Amino acid sequence: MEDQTVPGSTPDAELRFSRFDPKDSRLQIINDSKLFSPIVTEYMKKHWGLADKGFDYNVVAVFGSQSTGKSTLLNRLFGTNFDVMNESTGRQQTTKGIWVSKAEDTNTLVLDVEGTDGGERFEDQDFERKSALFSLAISEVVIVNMYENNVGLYNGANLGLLKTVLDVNLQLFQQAGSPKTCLYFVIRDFTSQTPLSKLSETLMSYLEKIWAGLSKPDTKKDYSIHDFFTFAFVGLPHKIFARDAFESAVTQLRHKFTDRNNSEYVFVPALHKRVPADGFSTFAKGIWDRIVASKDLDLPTQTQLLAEHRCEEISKEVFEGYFVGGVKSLKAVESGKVLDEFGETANDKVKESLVLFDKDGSRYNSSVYERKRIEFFNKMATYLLPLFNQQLANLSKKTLESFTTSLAAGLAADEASGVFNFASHMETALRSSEAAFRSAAIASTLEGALDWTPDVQFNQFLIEIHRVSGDKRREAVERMVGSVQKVVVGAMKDTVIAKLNAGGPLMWGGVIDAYKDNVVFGIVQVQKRGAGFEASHEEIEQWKGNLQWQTWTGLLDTLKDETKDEAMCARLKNIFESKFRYDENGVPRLWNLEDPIDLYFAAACEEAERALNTYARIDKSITLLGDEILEDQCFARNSQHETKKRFDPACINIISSGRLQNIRDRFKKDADMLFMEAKRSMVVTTAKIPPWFIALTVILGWNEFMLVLFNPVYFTLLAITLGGLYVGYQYGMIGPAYHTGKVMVKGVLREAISELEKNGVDVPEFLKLDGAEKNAKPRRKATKKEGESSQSKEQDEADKKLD
Ligand SMILES: Nc1nc2c(ncn2[C@@H]2O[C@H](COP(=O)(O)OP(=O)(O)OP(=O)(O)O)[C@@H](O)[C@H]2O)c(=O)[nH]1
Repeated sequence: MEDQTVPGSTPDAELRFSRFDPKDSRLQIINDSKLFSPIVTEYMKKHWGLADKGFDYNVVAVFGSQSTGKSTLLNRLFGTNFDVMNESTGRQQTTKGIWVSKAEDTNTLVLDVEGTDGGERFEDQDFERKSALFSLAISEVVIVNMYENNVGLYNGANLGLLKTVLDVNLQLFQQAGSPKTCLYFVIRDFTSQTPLSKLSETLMSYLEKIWAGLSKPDTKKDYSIHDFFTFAFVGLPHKIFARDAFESAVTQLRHKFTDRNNSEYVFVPALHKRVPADGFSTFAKGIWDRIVASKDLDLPTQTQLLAEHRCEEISKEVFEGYFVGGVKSLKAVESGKVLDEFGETANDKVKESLVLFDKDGSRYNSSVYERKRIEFFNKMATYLLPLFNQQLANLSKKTLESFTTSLAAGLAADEASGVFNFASHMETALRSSEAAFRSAAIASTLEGALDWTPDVQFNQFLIEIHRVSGDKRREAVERMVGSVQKVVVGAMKDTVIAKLNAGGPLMWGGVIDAYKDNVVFGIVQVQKRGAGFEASHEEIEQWKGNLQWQTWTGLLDTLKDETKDEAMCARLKNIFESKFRYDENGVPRLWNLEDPIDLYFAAACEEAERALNTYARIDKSITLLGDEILEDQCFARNSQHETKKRFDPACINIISSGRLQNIRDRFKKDADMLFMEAKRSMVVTTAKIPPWFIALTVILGWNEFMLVLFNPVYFTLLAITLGGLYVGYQYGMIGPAYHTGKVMVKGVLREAISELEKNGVDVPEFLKLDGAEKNAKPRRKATKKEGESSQSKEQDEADKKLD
C-alpha cells in the first residue's frame, strides 16, 4: 500500500495520510498529526455505502493499552482488516491515529484507536486522551480492552486515563437525557480462576470511585454514572493457549455485536447518537475540532496526574505530621495572650514544612509541583490565619491598655501640676501605641501570605483608641471642671458665710461680690486649664455656663443653710445679746437698779428685727448676678429637671413671710428669757451687803481686832487656827474635820441632854438630837428637791435651746 495524496485536497504534507487505497475499506480518520480526514464523507458514500442509511448504522470503538490485541479482536468481531502486529517483529505500536472501517456484514463503523501508554510517544499522552475522548463522544459502544491480570491495577487497567476522559466528556458532551454510552469491558486471557462477576465487581467499584471523584458541574452533580453509561463484561480466554475456547468466546461475542436477534444484542436504540449517516462526517469532525480547540481539554499528562497525586500526599503528610504539631504553641493566643514569637514560629514552621515538601515533591512534574507548593503554602497560611487574627485582637487589647495607662499617667501629672496638656499626651500615647501595634502586627505576619493584613484590626484598633481617648478626655474635663467648681464654690461659700455672720447693711453687696469674684476666678481657671484640652469655643462656653450654674446653686444652698430657722434664731439672739448685754465698747453690762433695762431691751429687739429683715431679702439688683444665670441658665437648668418652669425672680426673698413669723416668735421667747435673767441679776446685785455696813462693822470692831492682834495668846491661837485651817485646806482635810467635829458635838449634846433629863430638867424638843435630826431631814430633802427641780428646770431650758 503506497502513500497517496488525499484527492480534492491541497497537496500539503500535513494533509497527506499514510494510506489511501480505494480498494481498502479502512480509512485513517485522524492521523498522527491530529488532523481529521477530509474524505470521510466520500468513504461513507463510496466505500462503506452508509451515506443513505439514515439512523440505520452503529459506531463502535476500542480503548486500551497498545499491543493488547485490540486490532485482532476487532478484525475477529467485525471482519475488518486493521493492522495487527506482526509477532515476529516484537511488541511495538501498530495502530497510529484512529482508523475507521466498516464491519463486514453489518452497518457498523468500527474505530481502531491508537493504544494507550504508547511507548513511542513517551510523555506526550495528549493524543491518546483526545482520541479516547473522541471515541467516547461519537460511539454507541466503547470496548475497553484489558488483560485479566491488569484488572486490579489502576494504571494497568488505564483507569487514570479513563477518569480524565470521563471527566472531560462530562464537562463537554454529556447532557441530562442524552443517549447513554455502553462501556463493554473485554477481559483478555481470561482464566476463569477469578469469576467474571468478581472481576466486574472490582471494575465497577473502580468506576464508581472514579465517578465520585469527578469535578461535576452543579447541573450534573446529582447524576450517577449509570445515568450516562451502561456496562457489560465479557472474558476471552488466551488466544494461543486456549485457542478453541478463545474462538468460541469470540464467536459468541460477535453475535452480540452483529445479530440483532441476539438477546444480548449490543446496539440497542437507546445508545444511538441520533446522528444521520450522511451527517456523521460533519458530526465527527465537529467533535474532533471541539476537542482539539477546547481549552477545557488541557488534560494533564500521566506524569502530571502522578505529580498531583504524590504532591497532594506529600503535602498532607508534612502538614499533619510536622506542621500542625510545630505551630501548636501558637494556639496559646486563644487564651488571650500576645505571643512575641508568633511571627517567628509561624515563619519558621512554614519554611521548614516547605523544605520537607520540596524534598520529595520537587522530583515530580515541575509545573504541578510549583502549583502544589503554592497550594500547600496557602493551606498552612489558612490554618494559621485565625490564630493570627486572634493574636492581633489580643495585641489590640494589650496596646489599648498601655495607651490608656500612658494617657492616665499624663493626666495624673497634669492634675497634680494643674497644667493640662491632654492633647499632647493623647498625641504621644496615640503615636507610640500605633507604632507598637504596627510593628508587633508586622512581626506576627507570615511572609508571602498576601491576605494576612493587619489593616482591618488596625482600623478597629484606631476606632477603639479614639473611643477610649474620648472617654478619658471627657472624664478628665469633668474632673478638671469639677475641681475648679469645687474650689470656687468652697471659697465662695466661706466668704459668703463670713459676710452673713458679719451682717450689716453691706452684707448683700459683699455676698454678691463674693459670688461674682469667685465666678470670674473660676472662668479664668477653666479657660486656662481648658487650653490644654484644645477645647472648642462652644465647649469652653459650656464649661463656663456649668461653672456659673454650680456656683449659683452653691450660693443658694449656702444661703438656705445659713438662714434656716435655728440658724436665724441663734443669729438674732447673738445680735440681741450683743446689743442688750454688752455696752457700746463691748463690755458686759452689770445691771443696776437705775439702768434703763427696758430701753436697752427695746433697742436690742429693734436691732434683731432690722437684721431679720435684712437676711430675709437680697436687697441688691438681681441683674448683678448675671442675666444668663437668672434667666437663660435657670430656665435651661430647670427644663432638664422635673420642674420645667422659668426662673422665679421671687427667689431673692430668702426667708418667706411665714418663716419670718416663726423665727420672730422663737426669738421673742429667747429675748424674753434673757430679759428676765437680766432682771434677776439686777436683784441679786442689789441684795448684797451694802458697803456702809461693812465700814460700820470695821469701825465698831476695831478694838477687838486690835486686842486679838496684840495679845500673844490670842494671836498664837489665831495663828494656830489659821495655820491649821490652811494645812487642812491644802490636804483636803477640812471636810473630814468638819464631819468629825460635827459628830463630836452631837455626841456631847446627846450626853448633856440625857444627863439633864435624868436630873428632871425638861429639855425643849428642838434641842433633842433626834428631833433636830427629824426636823433637819425634811428640810434637807426639801432643799434637795428644790435643788433638783431647779437643776432639772435648767436642764429643760438647755434642751429646749438645743432643740
Ligand atoms: N496473549 C494474547 N495475545 C494476543 C491476543 N490477541 C492478539 N494477541 C497478540 O498480541 C499482539 C498484538 O496484537 P494487535 O492486535 O496488533 O494489538 P493492538 O492492541 O491492536 O496493538 P496496537 O494497535 O499497536 O495498539 C499480536 O502478536 C497478537 O497475536 C490475546 O487475546 N492474547
